[in-house]
Amino acid sequence: MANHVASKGIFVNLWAREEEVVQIINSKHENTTFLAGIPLSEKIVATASVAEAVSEAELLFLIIPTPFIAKWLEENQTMLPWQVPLVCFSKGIEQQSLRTPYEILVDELPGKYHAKLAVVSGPSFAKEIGVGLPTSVTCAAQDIEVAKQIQLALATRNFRVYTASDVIGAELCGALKNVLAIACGASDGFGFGANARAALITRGLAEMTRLVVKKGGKASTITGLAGVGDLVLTCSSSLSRNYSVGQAMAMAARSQPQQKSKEDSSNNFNRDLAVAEGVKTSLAVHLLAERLGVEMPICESVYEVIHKGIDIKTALRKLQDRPLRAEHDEYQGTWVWSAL
Ligand SMILES: NC(=O)c1ccc[n+]([C@@H]2O[C@H](COP(=O)([O-])OP(=O)(O)OC[C@H]3O[C@@H](n4cnc5c(N)ncnc54)[C@H](O)[C@@H]3O)[C@@H](O)[C@H]2O)c1
Ligand SMILES: O=P(O)(O)OC[C@H](O)CO
Repeated sequence: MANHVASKGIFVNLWAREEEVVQIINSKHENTTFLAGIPLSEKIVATASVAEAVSEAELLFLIIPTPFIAKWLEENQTMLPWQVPLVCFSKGIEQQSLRTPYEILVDELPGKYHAKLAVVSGPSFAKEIGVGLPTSVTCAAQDIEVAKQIQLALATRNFRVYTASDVIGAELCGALKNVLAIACGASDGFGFGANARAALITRGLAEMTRLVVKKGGKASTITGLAGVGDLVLTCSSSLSRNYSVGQAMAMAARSQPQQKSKEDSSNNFNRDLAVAEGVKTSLAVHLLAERLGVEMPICESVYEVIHKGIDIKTALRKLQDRPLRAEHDEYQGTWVWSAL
């Protein structure tokens, strides 16, 4: 995102946690640790000081993994200006509290910050944005004027930004697609085929809809970029860490010979496992769905495999063995996804 914003001629102060990342970005204009191979604009200046990074900022982006947001805010919030929009790009649900990133921001930041909070979600691999490939995202904010301000600031011919007011829907979609991508990767890793993957995506959308609506989000968000857009992307590309984790787990379970060397594969797997948000989010979704009484069998299967040690093939087969029923139920005069 820093590279994208810099491509508009805007100077970007980039805070990075690791001193070596700061140094290599400033000296080689490349983030060799987290985004190797992508040249970064000279308009990006990295710093390890949050105070330095945010001084004179007209727009703040918070893009760190969800499990670290609360702690980061606790340590750094006094340095953040409250008069400028703060846009969060993180996708996940906090494990203990079951809060989305926006809910964490609202809880942890004083009230004066709240009016300017926004989230960006949608199909957006960093590796593709970093090299300027066409991308479209949704920016959701409670105050639509804030969303429009961010839309104007970020939009280019290659980066379309749509506005939305359904923050909770956009965020839940971004979190759930990571869990569903693990299921799709696993299905593909087993060689279950394109039919199975399409079914998982479609019934995954049904699960997303039920949870979003129960949490007060809009069903229409599901048909947008944050919903179907990001779900299709993440469930069908090995550029996704979440999809790759599912795929690698299934391949390991099948003991299929890996295409790359064993060492390469397991290095990649451990790296993806550590950063794939769906791994931790699957536990949060299990707890949230239980608390809200929402049935989410695919997400539940991912939870059972990762956190309960259930055999991956058994979990996928269990989904196939569920009772047969109608695809949609009639609910208050409209057709909605059925519960199973
Ligand atoms: N990578 C993508 O393509 C992409 C696209 C859209 C949204 N996102 C979301 O953005 C967020 C960040 O993803 P990412 O791919 O940049 O990171 P990542 O998942 O690759 O994790 C590495 C990043 O986490 C940071 N980090 C590690 N420990 C930390 C700590 N204790 N406190 C603060 N930061 C810490 C590291 O400095 C590094 O920047 C995630 O929520 C992800 O879902 C990522
Ligand atoms: O690599 P993933 O699975 O974390 O997905 C990255 C982005 O969220 C895709 O929109």
